[in-house]
Amino acid sequence: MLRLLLVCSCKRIRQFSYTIFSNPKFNIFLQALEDGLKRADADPSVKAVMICGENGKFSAGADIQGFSSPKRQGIALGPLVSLIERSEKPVVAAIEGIALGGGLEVALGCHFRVAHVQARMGLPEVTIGLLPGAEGTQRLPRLIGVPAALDLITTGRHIPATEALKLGLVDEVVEENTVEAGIRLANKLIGQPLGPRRLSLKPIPRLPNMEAFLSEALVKVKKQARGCLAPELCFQAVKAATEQPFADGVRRERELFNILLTSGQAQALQYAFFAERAVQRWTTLSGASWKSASPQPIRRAAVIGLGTMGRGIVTSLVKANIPVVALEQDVEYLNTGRKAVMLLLEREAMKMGQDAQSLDFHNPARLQFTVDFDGLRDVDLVIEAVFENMALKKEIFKKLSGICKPGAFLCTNTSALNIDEIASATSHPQQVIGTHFFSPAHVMRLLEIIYGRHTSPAAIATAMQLAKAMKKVGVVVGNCFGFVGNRMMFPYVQQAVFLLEEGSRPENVDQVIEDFGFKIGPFRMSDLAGLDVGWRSRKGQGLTGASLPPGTPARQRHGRRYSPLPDLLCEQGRFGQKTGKGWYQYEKAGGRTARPDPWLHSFLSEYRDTHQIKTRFIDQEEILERCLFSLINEGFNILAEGIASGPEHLDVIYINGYGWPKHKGGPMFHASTVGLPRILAKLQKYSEAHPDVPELRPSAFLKKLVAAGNPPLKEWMSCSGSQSSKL
Ligand SMILES: CCC/C=C/C(=O)SCCNC(=O)CCNC(=O)[C@H](O)C(C)(C)COP(=O)([O-])OP(=O)([O-])OC[C@H]1O[C@@H](n2cnc3c(N)ncnc32)[C@H](O)[C@@H]1OP(=O)([O-])[O-]
Repeated sequence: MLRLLLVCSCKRIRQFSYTIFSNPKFNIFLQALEDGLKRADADPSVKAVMICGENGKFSAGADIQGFSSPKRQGIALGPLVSLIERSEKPVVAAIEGIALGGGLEVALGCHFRVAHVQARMGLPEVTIGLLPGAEGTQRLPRLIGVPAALDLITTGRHIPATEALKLGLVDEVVEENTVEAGIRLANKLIGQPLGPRRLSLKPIPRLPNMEAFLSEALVKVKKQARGCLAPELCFQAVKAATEQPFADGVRRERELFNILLTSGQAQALQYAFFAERAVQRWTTLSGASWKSASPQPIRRAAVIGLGTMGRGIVTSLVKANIPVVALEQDVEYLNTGRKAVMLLLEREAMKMGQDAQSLDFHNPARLQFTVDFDGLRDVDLVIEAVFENMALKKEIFKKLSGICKPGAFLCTNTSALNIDEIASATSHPQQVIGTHFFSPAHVMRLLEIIYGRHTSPAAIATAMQLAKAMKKVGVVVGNCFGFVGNRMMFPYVQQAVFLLEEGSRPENVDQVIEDFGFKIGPFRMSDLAGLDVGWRSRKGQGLTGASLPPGTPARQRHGRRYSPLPDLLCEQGRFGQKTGKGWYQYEKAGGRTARPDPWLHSFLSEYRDTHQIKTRFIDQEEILERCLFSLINEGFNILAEGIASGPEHLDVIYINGYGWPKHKGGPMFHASTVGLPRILAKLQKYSEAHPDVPELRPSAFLKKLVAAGNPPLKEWMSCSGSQSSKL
């Protein structure tokens, strides 16, 4: 909510309320702001104007929902910002809380900016697929210089007031009442010349070698954008500011803004913005929901197991200011784990700079290491993060059930195991919940939260609150093998391997997937994670290894197609990066640079010959469709079963945990843009060609949606007979 205060001889004389935040009044409030400014200019008793927010918040910018509305029309913000700047009377912005996007652009039109010390500012339009289209790309570089402006505009990061002051984005930072400080400042400015304060008239601060700087910056922006248009177009708009007069730069900004607005990527990113918020409103199949469940406070937590996952989880808890007890099975493991955790925390502290003091991780009251389960008696929550081994997990949960207080929540970090079976080892199954962290756990934002048959709503609400405290995005899902993320991943990886059997190479498949926008293709990913992980799981399932019944056909299991290729690589000791060889070769064991491996190419040829597989050229379209559509198909099965309560859950999981390009909105959003009839037709075609691959058989729910006329994504769940979407 923006307010305009008209300052007359040291007094606040009139007050109007405006907003550029609340939907659907964007244009109405802008009109009021424009009228107010014109009146202020015309009224000789008004000596200065101050723009501030209401309820301690300046503005979060334009209503994002409005950008995808076909009826978007009315007053443009840019000319209004110019009107503010042209005012003959000093206009001061008093920034409290947040000034983001269009909100900050309004402040840039003002002649002076004063901010509260706790305020945060930024131009986050790039994160929703746009650029600061209210002349912000032209004013900001004139104010703070090209490098700093490019950084803020192409990353969209929010900065604290203290940093804004250093950059020259604000003129003053105050700890007291910002509005009062703004009025004081406005009074001081009455009668002073305003020309030097009009940013549109200022020249761009020159750099010794602007051209070289810009070409280097462009390379960096492109590399980070990985196919997302907005950062590059943000760059182009700022570049225009360095080359053209203000008015021409504004015209260029508008052109680029319109390209982004209609690019499709902006819709995907804006969908992702709301999807992330929608998943906070969780529901379960039995009808429990965020509305009625209360999270319990976590005053102290414990982590069991200090392997890679446990170390990251301890680090996340410490960063969330939750005192932690970390437990290992013996002193040797404990010492190794302690060293690794301390190293992680020290690195985090370095990144945090001055704020690192708050971590206080050398204090035993904040972080304690033990091998004694008795140390877990008074914790409010335990996260078990030992190996993926059901017997071991059950043994630990049985122990916890006897030691922990009855109200303690017992979480298991698993990527696939049955939560109900783990819960059956305790006398409090309602306290047991799955928390699937992603590696590295202190970096990855996703937390899959899995409820079992007996999990209480309070346990779900507490896990969601914990995710928020750790600055993660929690997504509540039901209990099934692989939950949501890995269950959808399975057919995708399976198709990738089948494509190798039929004629592709790992580097061809990875390239197609990476060109689509994934951070990393399936084979590079598998080399990174370690091929032995899946091998162990397949051996456990009796799909390979000693327990495989004699006479089992090499390329078939339970009547379905199976590829033994990954097993054969593991038998050769090729576990991926850790052994220096996997689907690729690396410079050494532990090396990171994947190079295509001629050994693997001839191994694949021999394999095809042995199994008399006719090799063919597989084009990019087929690679992409078979990998992605099989993953999407599983998503429809998951929705039909009610394992997730809406497509946005699947999308948030894929964007935050599996490297799905955010500018493509997630797999289910992508399906909606491709069109469900096309996805169905393609799956039918591939399924006919591969009848022994059930994962390619179109989901009944997908067929139902196509028969219902391909409804928009937000209406899908009303066709499922299951729960409804939150969007
Ligand atoms: C010509 C160009 C002119 C200008 C362009 C722009 O300004 S582009 C815009 C540039 N601005 C941005 O990109 C800022 C985007 N916003 C943010 O970064 C954060 O929301 C926050 C930092 C403002 C508050 O974080 P927080 O963790 O305290 O709270 P929270 O995140 O949970 O949000 C609470 C509720 O508010 C909702 N909502 C929030 N903002 C908007 C919005 N602009 N619109 C609509 N809705 C918005 C949000 O959906 C949620 O609704 P729900 O689920 O309760 O129904």
